Order: sequence, then C-alpha cells, then structure tokens
Amino acid sequence: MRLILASASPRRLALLGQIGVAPDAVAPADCDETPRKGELPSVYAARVAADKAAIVAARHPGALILSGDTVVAAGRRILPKAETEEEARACLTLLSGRRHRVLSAITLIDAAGKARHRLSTNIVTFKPLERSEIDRYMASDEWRGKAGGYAIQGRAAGLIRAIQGSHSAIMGLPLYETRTLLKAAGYAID
Ligand SMILES: Cc1cn([C@H]2C[C@H](O)[C@@H](COP(=O)(O)OP(=O)(O)OP(=O)(O)O)O2)c(=O)[nH]c1=O
Repeated sequence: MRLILASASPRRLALLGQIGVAPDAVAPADCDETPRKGELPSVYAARVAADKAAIVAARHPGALILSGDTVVAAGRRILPKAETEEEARACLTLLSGRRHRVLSAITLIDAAGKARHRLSTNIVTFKPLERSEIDRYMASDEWRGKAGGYAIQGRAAGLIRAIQGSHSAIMGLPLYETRTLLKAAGYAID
C-alpha cells in the first residue's frame, strides 16, 4: 500500500521513521492555516490536519495519506508559529512559569477515501524564565517557525520542568495514535 506523508516537516518524517515507517512519498499540502474567529485550539488543529490530508488525497487517489498539525494553546488562545523575535519573546513570556497545552492532530485517509482522525492533548510546564534565559534562547534561533516559539527537541528541553502526555506529539507527530491509525487502515506495520 502506498503511503504519502502530507507534510513539509522533516521532523514528521523522522518521527515516522522512529516507528519503522518510511512513506513512499512526501507531498506538502499548502492550506490556509488562519484560525477562524473564536475557533478553539483543538477544533483548529483537527481542521487543519484534515484539510492537509484532503488536499493531498485529491491529487493521489488510492494512496494512504497521513497529515498532522501541532498547535500550542494557552487557554483558548492559539499561539502563533513565531516568525519574528518579538513574537517568540511574547510567546515565551506568556508560557514562562506556567502550564500550557500542545495539541497534535493527525488525519489518515485510507485507500477507499475514508478519513480517520485522532487528537493528542499534552501539557507542557516551563520553569519561570529569567530574562537572560529568554535572551539566550532567542540567540539559538531554534524558535523560528515553531508553534509557540519553542521546540522541545532542542535547547528548550532544559527549560521545561515537566510534560504530561506524549513527547512525539509535542514534537509534531503523535506516534502511538499514528501507529493505531495505520494499523486500522490495513497498513503493514509490526
Ligand atoms: C511545541 C513544538 C512545536 N514544534 C513546531 C513544529 C512545527 O514547526 C510547528 C507546528 O506546525 P505544523 O503546521 O503542525 O507543521 P509544519 O508547518 O512544520 O509542517 P506541515 O504543515 O507541512 O506538516 O511547531 C516543534 O518542532 N517542537 C515543539 O516542541
């Protein structure tokens, strides 16, 4: 069965590899990632993952299509993918010393066109961040393009006191749910 990863993220590809899955192709989906007015973070993540999969499925009928979307949420607020240092600083200042959620949605469309969805909800707790810690993190550039202005797979791990949930989901692809959906769709996985 042909598996297509509907993602431009090298991290999602690497995470899939961690459970022994090598997609036959990678096909990024360009979809509108603007949150709707009042849209809850979990609803948003699920919608964007579903959109990414549907866009790629339309171009590859008969293949399995896997997509994901990861959102950092503070209460009902969806934090941006930080593009500027100012945005990243604002995110870390907000996340400092408190718990926030990381929602990771996946969609798998099977060969018959049936879509299956899963949502992984995780909690991340940052230590109270000192100004100098934020300054040093900014200098690392690891925040660039990352939801919530940090990446747990890098230096930020030293500033994170605890996580509840799935480390792979926080990085961008919940591997437990991914394996479950692949099996349900009849994909050969151990
Ligand atoms: C919280 C967190 C986010 N992130 C990043 C991953 C993504 O850049 C971003 C979530 O954005 P996504 O829209 O989920 O993914 P993407 O834009 O990288 O790829 P594609 O849409 O093609 O699949 O947040 C981490 O790398 N580590 C983390 O710990």
